[in-house]
Amino acid sequence: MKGYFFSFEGPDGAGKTTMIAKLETFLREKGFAVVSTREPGGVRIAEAIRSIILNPDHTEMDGRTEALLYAAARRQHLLEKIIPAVEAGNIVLCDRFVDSSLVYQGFARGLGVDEILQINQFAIDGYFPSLTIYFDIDPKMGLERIQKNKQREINRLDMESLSFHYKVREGYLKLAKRFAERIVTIDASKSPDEVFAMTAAVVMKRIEGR
Ligand SMILES: Nc1ncnc2c1ncn2[C@@H]1O[C@H](COP(=O)(O)OP(=O)(O)O)[C@@H](O)[C@H]1O
Ligand SMILES: Cc1cn([C@H]2C[C@H](O)[C@@H](COP(=O)(O)OP(=O)(O)O)O2)c(=O)[nH]c1=O
Repeated sequence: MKGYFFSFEGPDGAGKTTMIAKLETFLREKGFAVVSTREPGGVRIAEAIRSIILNPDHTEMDGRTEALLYAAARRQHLLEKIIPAVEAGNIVLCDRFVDSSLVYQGFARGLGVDEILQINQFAIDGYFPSLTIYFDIDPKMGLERIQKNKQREINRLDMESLSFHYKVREGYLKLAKRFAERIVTIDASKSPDEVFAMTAAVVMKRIEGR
């Protein structure tokens, strides 16, 4: 039987990485085969593209170049890792996917959500996740969480101004309305246990209601 493709979205520090790790353990304990992965990256070529995009020295990078690089990394990751894993019956949990480009490049950087959707249609060829969980949080709270965790590297995008991060949130809220049948919003400002309980409930409902 084919598996599932679920993506997780939200501003930096919303808790995506934390919740995916917990969900992976939870689903494995229930006997499911799980593959967790992330964007941009997940496979060799996409990781190489990721290091170009996130390099703090690349200050001259043009917005469209960035959008095309994300789309290129996404295609390689999808073909090499996501689709084979779903075909083999796994539940694929992906940290960011196409919605990140729609929001960060299309909306927050002002390149146009429909323009970014168009280049991504070419990259993914209709292969959307069947469920996307959006972790909604005030971006200031998300950034404060990251600052508390000194282990995590600070990348080029973390250096953006706070107003950029507020645009990111606004973009996600618009997208959640536009793709209401696919995107489920969860209040990520709650405690880790509460956020996880809500996340697990949404995912199990989707799996059981197949
Ligand atoms: N619900 C939560 N409440 C408080 N802190 C959290 C919560 N979820 C995650 N964190 C912490 O916030 C930081 C950022 O979380 P992370 O999962 O890396 O976010 P993201 O992957 O969305 O950037 C980590 O230090 C993590 O332990
Ligand atoms: C996938 C993707 C990510 N991004 C941005 C969002 C993040 O700031 C950064 C990814 O860095 P990452 O270290 O993965 O951040 P996080 O742990 O918060 O997910 O790239 C885009 O701008 N467009 C995209 O299509």
